[in-house]
Amino acid sequence: MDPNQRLARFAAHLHPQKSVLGENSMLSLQDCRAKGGASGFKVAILGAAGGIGQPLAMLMKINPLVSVLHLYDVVNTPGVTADISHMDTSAVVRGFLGAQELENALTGMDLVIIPAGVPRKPGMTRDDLFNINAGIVKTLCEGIAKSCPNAVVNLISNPVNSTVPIAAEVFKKAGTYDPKKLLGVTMLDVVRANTFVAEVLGLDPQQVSVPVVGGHAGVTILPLLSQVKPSSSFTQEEIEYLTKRIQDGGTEVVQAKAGAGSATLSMAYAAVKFADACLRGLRGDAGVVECAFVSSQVTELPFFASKVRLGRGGAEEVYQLGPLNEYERAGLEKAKKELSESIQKGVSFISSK
Ligand SMILES: NC(=O)c1ccc[n+]([C@@H]2O[C@H](COP(=O)([O-])OP(=O)(O)OC[C@H]3O[C@@H](n4cnc5c(N)ncnc54)[C@H](O)[C@@H]3O)[C@@H](O)[C@H]2O)c1
Ligand SMILES: O=C(O)C[C@H](O)C(=O)O
Repeated sequence: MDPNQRLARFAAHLHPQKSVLGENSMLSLQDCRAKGGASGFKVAILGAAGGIGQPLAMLMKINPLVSVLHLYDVVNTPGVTADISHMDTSAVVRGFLGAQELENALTGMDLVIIPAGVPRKPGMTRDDLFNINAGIVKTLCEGIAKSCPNAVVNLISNPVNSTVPIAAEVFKKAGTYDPKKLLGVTMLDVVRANTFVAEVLGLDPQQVSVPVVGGHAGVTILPLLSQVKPSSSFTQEEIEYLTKRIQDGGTEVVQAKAGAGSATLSMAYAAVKFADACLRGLRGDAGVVECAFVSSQVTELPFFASKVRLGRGGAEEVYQLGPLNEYERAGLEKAKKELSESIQKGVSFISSK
């Protein structure tokens, strides 16, 4: 292939929206020789310049399953993109700034991860974020419905118990809703549960697996300590300590950060762990199972977090909770009551529009 053809081919790959040989093409020599993007998945992060977004972008750039990484935010994406794009891993990184670039950021994506929105300050509940974040999630999901309706969506923005129902309603209105492809990210609860349980048991957290079901706020976060792997028994005092610490994990970080936001680094780690599981599922790997807040028939509620099997179609199977002890059954009742209200609040936000 002659150098001009090679230039044109790489330019079309790297900047599909731009005229390849047009004036002031953004094509650079670096771009021309980029080898990334040959195979793998296309992933967009919405809110990529934020506290979660930046470390999440960095970790996704390292993920060998990612060939193209789109970083979208309403501020600062040029800097974050320039910075991350210097990492010598194969994913090609492109930045998109502001609402006018949302469509380009989303077109062709296989997976969209959304950490856009405001975080808590001390004294706030996650529900206190609803008024700002509901509108942000609505706008971004309208963009997804338009530009990549088949993408799997990992929704991180709080309050997850309401933002996932909001996203579902947006997709229903647009006629693009596939319940298997909308997943609220509750992985940080599992990551915390594994850590805190491992501390109590004196084990390596990597060897511990704790299912956490329900939702992602206070009492709706329900760790199933009777199902911990490796099989373990706990005193009642340990159960109460662990349940409370897992439920209050987010608040522990919010208080420690003292006004500077909520969990970002552990969240980026958890988000990447979950996104990687989604991508392995999309690739067709067998037996990929993680907890997520999804459309569900496990309880009478329309959404619930439990273990799901991730496959080519997203959350292909939603698992039942398994046997619960009396303490967990009581926790489940409390969780359902709060969850029901949060879900309804999300649904009403869209239906009232
Ligand atoms: N699901 C979870 O387990 C979990 C864990 C931690 C934080 N969170 C939530 O994640 C969200 C983000 O937290 P953070 O610490 O990264 O906040 P942050 O303020 O540091 O970053 C948020 C980013 O979103 C961007 N943003 C705002 N409006 C946008 C829009 N319309 N389109 C695109 N981007 C937009 C901001 O510019 C900012 O860069 C919060 O709602 C927080 O509560 C969820
Ligand atoms: O606690 C928060 O507000 C952020 C997040 O939901 C968390 O669990 O850390």
